[in-house]
Amino acid sequence: MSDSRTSTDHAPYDALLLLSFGGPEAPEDVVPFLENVTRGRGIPKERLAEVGKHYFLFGGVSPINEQNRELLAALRKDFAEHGLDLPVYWGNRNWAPYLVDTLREIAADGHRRIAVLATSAYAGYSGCRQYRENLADALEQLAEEGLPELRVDKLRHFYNHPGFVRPMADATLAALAELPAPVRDRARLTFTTHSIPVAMADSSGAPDDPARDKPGGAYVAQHLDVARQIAEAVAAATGVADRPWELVYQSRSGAPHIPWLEPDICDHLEAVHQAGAPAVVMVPIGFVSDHMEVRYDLDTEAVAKAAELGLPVARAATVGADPRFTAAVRELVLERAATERGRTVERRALGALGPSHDRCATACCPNPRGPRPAAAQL
Ligand SMILES: CC1=C(CCC(=O)O)c2cc3nc(cc4[nH]c(cc5[nH]c(cc1n2)c(C)c5CCC(=O)O)c(CCC(=O)O)c4C)C(CCC(=O)O)=C3C
Ligand SMILES: [Fe+2]
Repeated sequence: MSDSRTSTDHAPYDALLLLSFGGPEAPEDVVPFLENVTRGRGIPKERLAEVGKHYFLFGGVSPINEQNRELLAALRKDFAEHGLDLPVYWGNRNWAPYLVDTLREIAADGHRRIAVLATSAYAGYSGCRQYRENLADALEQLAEEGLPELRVDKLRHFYNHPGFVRPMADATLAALAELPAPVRDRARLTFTTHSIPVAMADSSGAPDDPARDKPGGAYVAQHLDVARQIAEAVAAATGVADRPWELVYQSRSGAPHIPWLEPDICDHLEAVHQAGAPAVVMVPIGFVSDHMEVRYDLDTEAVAKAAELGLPVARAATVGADPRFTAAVRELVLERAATERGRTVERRALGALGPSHDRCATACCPNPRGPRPAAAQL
């Protein structure tokens, strides 16, 4: 068995692509960005105007691109420090640098086989297949331009990798320490992630995934698995064994008559306050960095709700460019490279669900609007 924590053999890969969502970087970017995100998705105009307002509150600048630049720099540094000579590129789904332009650059630089890290940790159409559809579209565009063919492999979901879970557990403890001492031991842990339509959640994951038969599918099962591990790590570190915790949702969009995952974080804060909770730590396990959902929906909206209730809250940091996370990305690249070379390699994963598959099945996380070409699948 080869060890992807010490190996530097990245064959057959020539490059790593960091694939992300993208965000506006100036007020005049906001509307075109939102048009890119919502093309053909039936999001009500009122919701778009509302989300536009969130961006304008922050000067029309989403924090996500700067965070990806930091992650990119941290990955390059980590790779260089560990003798991994693999170029790292960055491209987005919804804003510059656009995926198709980055792939064109990768091809021009002579690379042909690309490992892809999507900045989305969990299964689901929005976090997985949609990125693979974007890859297929971009590859088709390159083919139309007569450029050499690229092969892309998306790395497995990293939600349960120790390099993702452990920094979040530490961040939860740090947030707990920010609360006033008298309420700390009775503070609840509220894990939060992006709400998605219930139908999208129920069909998330591989067709043979046992979680797919349960309400919420792999999307909810994976979040619950991470939440449970963090709650256990916090219990072990604080000696408080019976601290209540739950998974809640935020950033709902879509038409009101379509069911999305609930409860919403603000409703939840109200409910636990009424039930006598003295304080809450909000842990945004669904998000890799402090992008707009975290800065607005949590740090602005949920914090305002808590203040209105008089409920002390603290928010745990996201993983961002934590060195344990960049090391995890290196490990996942080398793990996959070894697997592609036919080697047996350790696939580290914490929790009860085990490491995710390398290649998605055709029926994995279906597109709610019907089948479309997607790259990097069986
Ligand atoms: C699961 C999930 C993630 C986490 C996984 C991942 O990270 O990919 C995520 C991330 C993000 N979502 C983001 C922004 C938006 N998402 C929207 C809309 C939607 N998201 C959805 C799901 C998710 N989204 C869904 C089911 C919709 C409905 C429309 C559709 O079916 O696609 C809309 C439209 C307006 C609105 O409805 O809010 C915007 C502006 C940003 C950028 C933030 C920034 O600028 O810092 C990021 C990282
Ligand atoms: Fe989103």
